[in-house]
Amino acid sequence: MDILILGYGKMGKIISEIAETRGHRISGKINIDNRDELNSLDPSKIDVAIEFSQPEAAVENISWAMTRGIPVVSGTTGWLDRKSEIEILTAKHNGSFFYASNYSIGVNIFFKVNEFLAKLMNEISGYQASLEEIHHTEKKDAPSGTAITLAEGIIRNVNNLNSWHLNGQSPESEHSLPITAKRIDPAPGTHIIRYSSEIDQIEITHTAHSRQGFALGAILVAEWILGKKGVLSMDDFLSF
Ligand SMILES: NC(=O)C1=CN([C@@H]2O[C@H](COP(=O)(O)OP(=O)(O)OC[C@H]3O[C@@H](n4cnc5c(N)ncnc54)[C@H](OP(=O)(O)O)[C@@H]3O)[C@@H](O)[C@H]2O)C=CC1
Ligand SMILES: O=C(O)C1=N[C@H](C(=O)O)C[C@H](O)C1
Repeated sequence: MDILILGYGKMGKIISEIAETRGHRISGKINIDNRDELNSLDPSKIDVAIEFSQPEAAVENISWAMTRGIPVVSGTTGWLDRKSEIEILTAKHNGSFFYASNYSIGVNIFFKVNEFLAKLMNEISGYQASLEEIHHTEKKDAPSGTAITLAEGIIRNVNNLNSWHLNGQSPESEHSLPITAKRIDPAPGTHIIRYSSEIDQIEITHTAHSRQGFALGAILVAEWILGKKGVLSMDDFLSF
């Protein structure tokens, strides 16, 4: 497979390395300072673009590939207020767009455990839910995309919660889930969900030991997406 890397930073580099060990070729490694190289590429020779860049760059990067008929696997967080633009573009070009806030298989299991626990906690009173995420200090967005997905999973299942807020900001209502975002090097990504009562505390944690899981997950999706159309997610890719 010929893979175009849009965003050759921490993730782009690991993705390129793992992709090559799996026998794929890298058509281009695009960063902000070498975007001109895109003009010299032949889109018909690119099977898939993997996009891990920055919140401000994601829409431009994804659109570049989509308008050239290249399927896109995107992992950039912090831009989803504009996701509908990409959904419209995908339909217009009969393209393929895959998005996940977290490509690690372990985190996707954690998403399911989170929803299961939230359903149980919805049946009892006395517990206050909260979420904490810890990432390296270079991370641009807060809370993490993963924390937002987790918060949405809790809000969908716990009746007395209807929104989330970042600790330190004013909540929309008293029914808002607080999220604490800590920036501590070299944390690749830790997410903790807590339900605290006066009697005890229930806590579940996912800790990424490295970025390998995110990168491998994105490549597995890129291998899977060939020939598929539409706006796709981990629910389409995973069988659990
Ligand atoms: N979904 C998931 O599983 C995961 C998602 N992420 C997300 O992926 C994104 C990237 O993370 P990470 O690799 O750690 O970040 P880095 O900052 O290490 O890398 C981002 C790269 O994108 C480049 N870039 C910036 N603007 C553009 C542009 N216009 N066109 C092309 N490239 C551009 C940057 O270039 P320069 O350095 O020159 O500015 C940089 O090299 C983040 O949003 C992060 O939250 C991260 C891990 C897992
Ligand atoms: O920026 C990161 O590093 C990560 N970003 C993603 C997020 O915002 O959820 C996924 C992972 O936690 C690492």
